[in-house]
Amino acid sequence: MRYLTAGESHGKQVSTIIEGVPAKMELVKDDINHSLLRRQGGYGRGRRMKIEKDLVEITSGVRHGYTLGSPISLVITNDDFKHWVDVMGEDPIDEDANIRRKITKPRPGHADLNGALKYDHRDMRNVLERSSARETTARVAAGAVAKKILNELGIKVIGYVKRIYQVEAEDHHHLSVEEKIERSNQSPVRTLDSSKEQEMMDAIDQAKRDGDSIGGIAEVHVEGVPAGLGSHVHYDRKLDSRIAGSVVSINAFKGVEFGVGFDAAKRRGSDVHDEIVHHQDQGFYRTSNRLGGFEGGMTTGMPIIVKGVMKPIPTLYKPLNSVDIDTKEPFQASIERSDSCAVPAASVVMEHVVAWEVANALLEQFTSDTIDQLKSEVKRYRERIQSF
Ligand SMILES: Cc1cc2nc3c(=O)[nH]c(=O)nc-3n(C[C@H](O)[C@H](O)[C@H](O)COP(=O)(O)O)c2cc1C
Ligand SMILES: C=C(O[C@@H]1CC(C(=O)O)=C[C@@H](OP(=O)(O)O)[C@H]1O)C(=O)O
Repeated sequence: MRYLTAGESHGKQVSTIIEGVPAKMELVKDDINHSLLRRQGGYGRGRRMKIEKDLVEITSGVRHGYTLGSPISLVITNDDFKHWVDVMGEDPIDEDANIRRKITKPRPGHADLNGALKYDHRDMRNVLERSSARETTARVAAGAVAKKILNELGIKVIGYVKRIYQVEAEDHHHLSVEEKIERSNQSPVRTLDSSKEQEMMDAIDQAKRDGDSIGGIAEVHVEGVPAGLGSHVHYDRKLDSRIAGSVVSINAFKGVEFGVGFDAAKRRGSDVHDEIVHHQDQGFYRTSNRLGGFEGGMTTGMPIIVKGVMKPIPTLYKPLNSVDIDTKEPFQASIERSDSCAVPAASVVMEHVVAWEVANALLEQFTSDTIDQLKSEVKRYRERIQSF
């Protein structure tokens, strides 16, 4: 399976084309809209999210509620485009008309300056429109299709907030994915730890009052994955590395951990590795999951537990020092709007990019022209693993 995304933040629409989805799988708009709605919500977001109503149009690859096996195109309209028609239109305009609205003041922490240098853009709108996390709507839409495939195979995925700024949620690894889904959906900050919810919201409010921004940590839990997904035989087939890459590809994500993660540096081997046991009914399994479900780039059969760290949002009401690319003069920018914290929304994005990688690994490993073929192959594989 593969997908591309296209679209600018204030352009007409954001879209994706997904290729390689098995045929004959049920797929309706609501499967995707549910995910888009979850991404759009979350405490701490700015005014833009009040303008958008993220709803998908399926424009190819699905007929009468079933996938055809052909490329699936998904389109999400940017409702904000109507306010930006002059700025974002496709027709050529003369340089003089554009001069007043050119963006020449790069924000530290965003893609503005590096993109301008690389592509020789003297109007940094040409960079920021695409570097905006608006693009994550398309990735969530693609991930929702991946989640549908996983669901057919009894594999469940949920993303939630582990930390916002200084407020860390307790570990809730004892909860099943279903319980995690319910808790995170009920929480405005998408945390599982309701005792920390208010503190998290207070931290966001305080950052906003100070004209500042804060980041945090999102965590994703995948349950029901058979052992042996991914491969140790080649670096680019290691599933943990693919997941790590896709998490860091989310805007503002700077690091990834599996299981105890960086804490492993402070522990002895006996306190990190998960001992192997065998039961006649279950086959091989582990009594702990400190490695977060991976050994040798392959799943162990234990839940995948992966964390991603998101830096604070770069656009600040309290501006940082920067330099105008035309005048070369220092300035302190003032801004119109921005999110103060987008970790709750980003936890939904992370859930969907992880789901994509897991579904993709399954489709690589098993014949999957039709969903039934995939289901029966995975079933046979699970039986072999269990009786190994
Ligand atoms: C859901 C989400 C919402 C975001 N909202 C904003 C925002 O309102 N303002 C902003 O400057 N950055 C925002 N960002 C972060 C920027 O998109 C990101 O920092 C930028 O693309 C530069 O990429 P990098 O931080 O990965 O280096 C958001 C990120 C995510 C995931
Ligand atoms: C539009 C979304 O997020 C945007 C991501 C973003 C950025 O710079 O990344 C900047 C903001 O956009 P604007 O400048 O229009 O207010 C966010 O609202 C979205 O998540 O759908």
